[in-house]
Amino acid sequence: MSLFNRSVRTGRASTGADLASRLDAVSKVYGRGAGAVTALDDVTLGIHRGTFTAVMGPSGSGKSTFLHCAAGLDRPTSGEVHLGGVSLAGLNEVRLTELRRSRVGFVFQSFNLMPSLTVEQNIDLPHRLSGGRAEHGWRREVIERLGLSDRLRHRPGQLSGGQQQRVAIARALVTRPDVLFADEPTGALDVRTAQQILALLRGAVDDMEQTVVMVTHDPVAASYADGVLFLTDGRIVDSMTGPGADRIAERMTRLEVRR
Ligand SMILES: Nc1ncnc2c1ncn2[C@@H]1O[C@H](COP(=O)(O)OP(=O)(O)OP(=O)(O)O)[C@@H](O)[C@H]1O
Repeated sequence: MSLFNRSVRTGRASTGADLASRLDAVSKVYGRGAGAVTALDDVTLGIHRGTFTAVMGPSGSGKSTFLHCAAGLDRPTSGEVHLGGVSLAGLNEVRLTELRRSRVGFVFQSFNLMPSLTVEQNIDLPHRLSGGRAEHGWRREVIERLGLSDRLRHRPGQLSGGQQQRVAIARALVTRPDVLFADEPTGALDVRTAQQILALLRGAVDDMEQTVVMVTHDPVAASYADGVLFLTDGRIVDSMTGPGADRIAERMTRLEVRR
């Protein structure tokens, strides 16, 4: 299995503090007996801090399951997940929730903002829930970089889709998470707006030393990443470093055909 220079190393991951996220022999099986589905099948990988990784694969290949297990939203059937050096295996639900709030950022296709709260209140929500406080300079930097300074008193319904997604990214970044997980973050946006959002995610990695893991079906979106992981039937079957959209699309076509 090839290795990414800058981002992802597959195979047995190091225990080093340079890993923002680590999966060791992680499997996830839904259901039992004859109806059981193995959504993730013995996945081992480490994601280095300060990198941007795209996860691709045919429908049903396990991308969302991977994201949910890596982010501590779902527990694997076997294997171990680490986030920022902390093993999730021994945590009870309360501690897991705390860890997710403080160490993980999420961005979804459908933005998932609170409609009754202002932009500012949405961005401050993770800290309100955890009872903590945003670091002032970082919060200001996030808001400025995402171009939200003059939108803070608006409500999500008064914003365009691209603006709403920028609020969601600001909310995800404000806790300075170990990893920002994004599930099809540009799926509901037009091409130009999608490019702006992808450039902002790229900037969060390059300029703010953040770590981004993004599930996408779109080869152009994946080309913004340092590396791409390809999943088929719950297994990582290939990885590429710094590929262009054409190479990614060609690799995806061969994955789809294989099924
Ligand atoms: N809660 C569940 N119960 C049973 N099976 C599930 C559940 N969630 C996912 N699966 C199955 O696990 C497999 C992987 O699903 P997953 O949603 O991770 O794939 P995906 O690559 O994200 O798909 P898509 O691109 O269509 O969103 C599929 O066969 C799916 O039907």
